[in-house]
Amino acid sequence: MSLAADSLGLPEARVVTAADPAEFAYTVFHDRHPRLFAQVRHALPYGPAQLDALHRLEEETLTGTLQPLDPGAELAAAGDRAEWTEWGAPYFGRGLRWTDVPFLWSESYFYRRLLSATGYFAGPWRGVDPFGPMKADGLAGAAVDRELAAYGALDGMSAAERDSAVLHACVAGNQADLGFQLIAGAPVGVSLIVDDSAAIWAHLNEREPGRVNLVADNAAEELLPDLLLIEHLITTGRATSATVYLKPRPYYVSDAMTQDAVALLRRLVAAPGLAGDAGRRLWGYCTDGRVRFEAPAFFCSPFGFHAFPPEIVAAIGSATLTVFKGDLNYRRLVGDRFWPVTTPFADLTGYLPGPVAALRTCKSEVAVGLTEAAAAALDAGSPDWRFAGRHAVIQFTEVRR
Ligand SMILES: O=P(O)(O)OC[C@H]1O[C@](O)(CO)[C@@H](O)[C@@H]1O
Repeated sequence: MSLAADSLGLPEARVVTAADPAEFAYTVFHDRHPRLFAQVRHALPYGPAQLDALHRLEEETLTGTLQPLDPGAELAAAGDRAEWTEWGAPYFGRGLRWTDVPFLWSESYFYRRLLSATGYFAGPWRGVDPFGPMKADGLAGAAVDRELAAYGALDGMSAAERDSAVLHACVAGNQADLGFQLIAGAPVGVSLIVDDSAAIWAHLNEREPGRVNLVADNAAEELLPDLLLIEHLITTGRATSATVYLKPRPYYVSDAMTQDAVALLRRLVAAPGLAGDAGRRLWGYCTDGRVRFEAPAFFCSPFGFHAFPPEIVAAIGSATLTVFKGDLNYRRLVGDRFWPVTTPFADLTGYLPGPVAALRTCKSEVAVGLTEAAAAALDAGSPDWRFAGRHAVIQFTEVRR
């Protein structure tokens, strides 16, 4: 699937792959995924069939060549045989390693294959989320407790301070994602290298309130502030309604599905204090239809958002704002390429027909919308700033090309 770079007159930029041991994406397959396999094997009492399939998948991704989905009942039940046959046509049967193909494609296909290996689509393990135990730990864990308690501090704040707090909490929530727990020494604190939050609030305050879309990322620690942001926008009259886009299947370890949103809402309504009050309002917004959850299949496809189906493009066009959360959504939004860092965010998102904001902790090589000087200072002071999760951006544009 080609990106819109050519048609927009943008510079050609190299597509990210996981082929080069000197680049971050390589470590995802060679360092992070082996830990993920170990975590999945220990989290659930899979039998020999699943354990063997997981082992074979791990070997294939490390030393083998890219194989198509296994035909059979499991694939039939998954219902995506035609799609993956088409999506894999440029790569399957050509002796390519996993690391030879675009990273966005291979990482997405990796999660699809992992689901098959665990029997997610058919048989007794059908519907069992291989990442469920990790998500449950996150939801029951201290980070969510801290977020719920911290929400109480909004009480003493001015309206502008509250706006700022709820938006910035969404960035901190992205830093806390479970994927990051797979690397030793998880990052602490986040440094904003672009902060367009004032422009976001000015936009929301000036526009007639309408629907806001939120393209969610991780469950638990991240989805909590995301849903509290939605609640805040509706309660303060900046939005009349919201659509929250979730994943239809387990994906990228901790990405939120409807069941994760429900589990979080149940925890939120039971919380004491202000957070519980907000949770109960939010529950009401769900039941009266102001907040809707959607989980389109596209969100587990291996493509950037240039390939959005028409109904999602239309939903972005009719919204006052669409918020994209997290690193993967950022890669899919701007294109998973080594863009020059000075490439304007607005140029790369101009293919979408509505105002767009990205709230993203930097966890991969892609970085845009910076000045040369800022990037040089980051390169000098923190050489791993692009992917270590200590830096973040809040980027916004209402400019359409
Ligand atoms: O949860 P987030 O913020 O989308 O982060 C996901 C990121 O984690 C990785 O899967 C592995 O680091 C990246 O490739 C990906 O972009």
